[in-house]
Amino acid sequence: MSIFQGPVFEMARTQFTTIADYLGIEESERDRLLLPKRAIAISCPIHLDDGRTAVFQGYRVQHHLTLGPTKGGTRFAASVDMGEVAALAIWMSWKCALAGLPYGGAKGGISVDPVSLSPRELEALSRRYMQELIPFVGPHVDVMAPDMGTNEQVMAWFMDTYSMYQGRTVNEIVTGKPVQSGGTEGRREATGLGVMHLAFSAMQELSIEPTKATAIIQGFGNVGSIAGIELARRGVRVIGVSDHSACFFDVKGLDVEAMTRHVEARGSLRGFPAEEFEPGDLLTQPCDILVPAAMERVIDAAKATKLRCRILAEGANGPTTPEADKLLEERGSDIFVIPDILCNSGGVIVSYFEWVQDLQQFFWGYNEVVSRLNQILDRSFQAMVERSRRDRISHRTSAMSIGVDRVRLAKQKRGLFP
Ligand SMILES: NC(=O)C1=CN([C@@H]2O[C@H](COP(=O)(O)OP(=O)(O)OC[C@H]3O[C@@H](n4cnc5c(N)ncnc54)[C@H](OP(=O)(O)O)[C@@H]3O)[C@@H](O)[C@H]2O)C=CC1
Ligand SMILES: O=C(O)CCC(=O)C(=O)O
Repeated sequence: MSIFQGPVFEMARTQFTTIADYLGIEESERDRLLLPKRAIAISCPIHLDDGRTAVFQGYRVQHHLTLGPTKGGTRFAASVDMGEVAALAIWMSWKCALAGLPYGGAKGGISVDPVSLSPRELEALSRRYMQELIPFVGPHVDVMAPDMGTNEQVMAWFMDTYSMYQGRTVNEIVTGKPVQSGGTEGRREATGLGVMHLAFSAMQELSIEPTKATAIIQGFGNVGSIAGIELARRGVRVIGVSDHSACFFDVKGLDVEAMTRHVEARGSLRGFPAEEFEPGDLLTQPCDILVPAAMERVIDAAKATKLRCRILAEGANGPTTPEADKLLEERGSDIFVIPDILCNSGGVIVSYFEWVQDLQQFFWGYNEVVSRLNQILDRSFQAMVERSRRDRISHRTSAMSIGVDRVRLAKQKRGLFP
């Protein structure tokens, strides 16, 4: 029985089969491209504040090592298991290859609700996770970054734990660190900035005037809140926002800056002074730009038929199921999909810049980071749109096939398929 199981892994497998069929990849090559190279499971014991010992399950999956080190975030969430992390690592591979980064994909995480831990417990767990993984990571082996439930502080603890073990500061072991600890300008904002930039590219394609456009955002963490702020700063009216605790919808527009301050002070949107809305109906309200920025599989077949957006900007990884994808394709070109591996790639692109800066100990300014980020996003966007038009395929098939093709060619050139 495979160790990679569950609905998220099956999603990654189904998507890969679609791409492999389109690219005409032989059956004998498929497992080699799809199945992760390494999958590590660890137990992380920590002392809780009440004196008990608790053990948390952790994972790290490194998908392929063909192009360089593996790269990808670390997720702290109750849902985390080997199958979820493996799917996310596979998507990281196609994402990095689409952006032209010299990485394979990786992802890791701990099965824990981080909100249930005290700050001391969270630090202890973060440090223990990195400590257990020291034999399997390294600046030229596997480089972690933030994902759901982790942030700059957790990355600083990872870096410090690894550095103490090495007896010197090793900034380049993780990205997404605070700027004060070897992080880069712009990484905290990068994913949301990229979502905004690509939504603007899509609006240009569809001749939508941004100052007349509306947006709905599901998830108000790192990706969702910054995408919302950056869209609003450029004149887009953000009319819907939700997190786990609350959901708001107002056609006149919501004050996302005030919402961000509320979340910084209170930890979530709960208690924000606005009228609450039914969360189950948020994604299907009419809008120009819909940004799922929370979790996987929120747009299923039932939701897909009811979406009333013009642009689906996938900030989250894997928000749309393959069944929903089919239905979106059947709807023709009425929804412009910016697939996750392109839409949220701003994060890993600026992580790559951070890694390069750390290796060289030569740091760039914010404007340089954003301008280089936009160049890569524009190049990937154009490549996706052109292939999609040329071969009459969906944007997801186009973007993923560019990524899969690059990994496959690199493997072939190295002689892995004699
Ligand atoms: N951080 C990054 O750089 C990148 C992140 N991503 C992807 O973006 C997504 C979000 O990540 P990130 O912003 O970092 O994570 P965060 O942990 O910062 O934020 C997650 C947000 O999603 C909300 N959320 C969780 N469950 C639900 C739900 N059922 N309905 C509505 N909101 C919900 C959380 O609410 P609450 O706080 O109330 O639980 C929180 O607001 C993930 O899919 C991640 O893999 C992709 C690329 C890079
Ligand atoms: O910044 C990175 O290295 C990875 C970010 C990430 O986990 C993702 O793109 O899903």
